[in-house]
Amino acid sequence: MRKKNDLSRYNREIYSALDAITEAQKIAFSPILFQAVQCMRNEGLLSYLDQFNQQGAKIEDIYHNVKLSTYAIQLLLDVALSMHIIYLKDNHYVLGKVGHYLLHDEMTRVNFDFTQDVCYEAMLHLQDALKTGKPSGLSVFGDWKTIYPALSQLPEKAQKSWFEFDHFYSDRSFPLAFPHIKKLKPKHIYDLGGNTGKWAMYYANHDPDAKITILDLPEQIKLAEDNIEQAGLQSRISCYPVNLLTATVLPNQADIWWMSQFLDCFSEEQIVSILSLIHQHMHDDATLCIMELFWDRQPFEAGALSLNASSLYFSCLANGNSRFYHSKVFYQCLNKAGFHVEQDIDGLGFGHTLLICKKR
Ligand SMILES: C[S@@+](CC[C@H](N)C(=O)[O-])C[C@H]1O[C@@H](n2cnc3c(N)ncnc32)[C@H](O)[C@@H]1O
Repeated sequence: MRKKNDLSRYNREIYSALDAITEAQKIAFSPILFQAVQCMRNEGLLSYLDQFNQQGAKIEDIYHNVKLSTYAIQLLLDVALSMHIIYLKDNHYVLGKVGHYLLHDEMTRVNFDFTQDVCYEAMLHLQDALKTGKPSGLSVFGDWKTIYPALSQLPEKAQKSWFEFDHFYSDRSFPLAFPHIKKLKPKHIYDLGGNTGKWAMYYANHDPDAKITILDLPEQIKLAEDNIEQAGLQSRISCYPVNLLTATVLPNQADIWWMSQFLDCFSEEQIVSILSLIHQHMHDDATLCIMELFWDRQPFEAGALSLNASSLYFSCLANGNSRFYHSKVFYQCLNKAGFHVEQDIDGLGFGHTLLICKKR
């Protein structure tokens, strides 16, 4: 685990020349290798090897049990050896640690499916997206300006992988953020960008004293309303359809304005504009609570890598101008909009930070 804010790994060369040329080949072939792993997973090759733990399996047994030709199996095994997903011990193929994570680690699975089902084809448009500041890759799904109004209409597989990706990270942090919010004794919470209503329902189920209003795009709010109705929480949770980029007026009943993984959907300029709109409407003694993923606050390198890679999804598919930010960018935006940070709490769930802010 890295020390808090230890970014020293990024301030120096970490590879020998020999390691560097291997790393460069992994990148040169990465889309091909990615699809090969997809085949190993889908065709049951990895799970077959998994049964034998450190013993591994003989090639004849693999031929017999995996429903691919001997040609395809041998080829995938050789690729898996080169990728160090598996290794050979006494002529037995053993699933290695990377193979184990590819098969069993939920974060890896969610990231993998998101890459395959949402991003893969679209990423051919990344260069255009970076040049134009538009989500050019979104054209593979339809004719939208941003992905947000399209979420409820994405093809089934893409929609499932998008929501699993989004929920995987925030769902695990809700229980850890909850006590910090409950301590503030809220009577009414606004959940900006409340999405399918997961936080609102979690909060309502754990604090009988609070009402919650979800503010989200009209296209998105229908999904939340259906979920709230199914959970029988209509008397506690209401919805307010709004485009927070164009709105000039907001309701002002809340004592907590909550945003989870929301501001990363916008450019720095847009973040300042949304925060300023909130500042203008919220009571002077209300509290702004931002739960966000910052790449510089990740305790593990896998976290920082996942966030910086996911940011390319924002460029290419989401809206062309947003990303997972460095925490200092949020501090600057909050300052510009007239807020100061009272509490800065790291390490919630899978790498979230909670910023509890007040009007200056
Ligand atoms: C990444 S999701 C946030 C999910 C949720 N808060 C969580 O923690 O899992 C972003 C949400 O912001 C909403 N959103 C995006 N642009 C918006 C806008 N201009 N106005 C209001 N909501 C917007 C999207 O519809 C989506 O529900």
